[in-house]
Amino acid sequence: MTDYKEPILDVAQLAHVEIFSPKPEETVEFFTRFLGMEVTARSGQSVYLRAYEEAYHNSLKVTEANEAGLGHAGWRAMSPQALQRRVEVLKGTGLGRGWIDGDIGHGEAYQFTLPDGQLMELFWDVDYYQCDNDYKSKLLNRPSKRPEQGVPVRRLDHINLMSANPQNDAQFMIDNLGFRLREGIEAEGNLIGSWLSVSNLMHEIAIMPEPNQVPGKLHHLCFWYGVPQNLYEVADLLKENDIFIEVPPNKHGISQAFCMYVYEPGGNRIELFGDAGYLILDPEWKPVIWDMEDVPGYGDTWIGTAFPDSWWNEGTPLTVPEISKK
Ligand SMILES: O=C/C=C/C=C(\O)C(=O)O
Ligand SMILES: [Fe+2]
Repeated sequence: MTDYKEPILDVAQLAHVEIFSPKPEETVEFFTRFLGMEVTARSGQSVYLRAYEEAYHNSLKVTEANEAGLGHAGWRAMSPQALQRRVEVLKGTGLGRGWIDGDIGHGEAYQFTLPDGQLMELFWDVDYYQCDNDYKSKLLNRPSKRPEQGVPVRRLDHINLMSANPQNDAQFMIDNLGFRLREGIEAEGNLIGSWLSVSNLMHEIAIMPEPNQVPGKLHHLCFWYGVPQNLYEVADLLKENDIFIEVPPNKHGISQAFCMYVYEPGGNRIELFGDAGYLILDPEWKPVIWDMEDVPGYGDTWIGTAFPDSWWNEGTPLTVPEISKK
């Protein structure tokens, strides 16, 4: 079968995400005090953080800004050669922004935007986290000890974007970066929701419709526990500390992940995964497509409370229609 269209395996993982916050210190405190993340650097208006099982210097960058939203998403290529191959393709899309020297935690990166405007970058060179011996974990397969505060998340899992043209953005990720569609939501023949991955995870990125066709928004950023019980513990801690819980611990239909959604003090929606649902092992995985009318009560929440309108309608930066809904 020489005409079999082989997958593009040049993108390895979602390595970091930058979020904007109008209350950066409160946002940082949310991630350190409640989610047990560690500040690994501060520079200018930005703070860099990692979760305790992450190998790289940081996975989250919090940057002060007038309003909440996505700064950028950083993807690590599979190899230096893979990086070069993808950059040549990205240059041809007309959405390439060019090379930057890098940032704290990683080397040179090629920046580009999705058709909807969200800023992304692709890189190879990373700095691995280093800590002194008394902070090294006795569990040799993780870089640092389990933190003693909050309910510590173990790693970054995925981002979910809101787009004025979700089908267009999904196609961009598929055609140029080799993402595979794992599940989707269709309405009137349009792919309005997509869950896409380059790994065995069911998604590293999801793209959903922005109800007012406002481009460039973030829906949520997700961190992973791998232990469903941890969601009940962190929900208890967050409730105690007046953090708004939009969706309490709940099992998704799409992804089958055990999840919950909260808003960090800067206004961005944060999802927490008790488990990441099912893995994709079939190299010929056929996308599971839901019709939008079948989603409420099945695709969004399989077991748990109904998703509020805010979940379907609001992302960051907030735009006028959402503020009127508050
Ligand atoms: O119908 C919506 C399902 C959403 C699933 C996720 O955002 C996820 O798996 O993180
Ligand atoms: Fe999600």
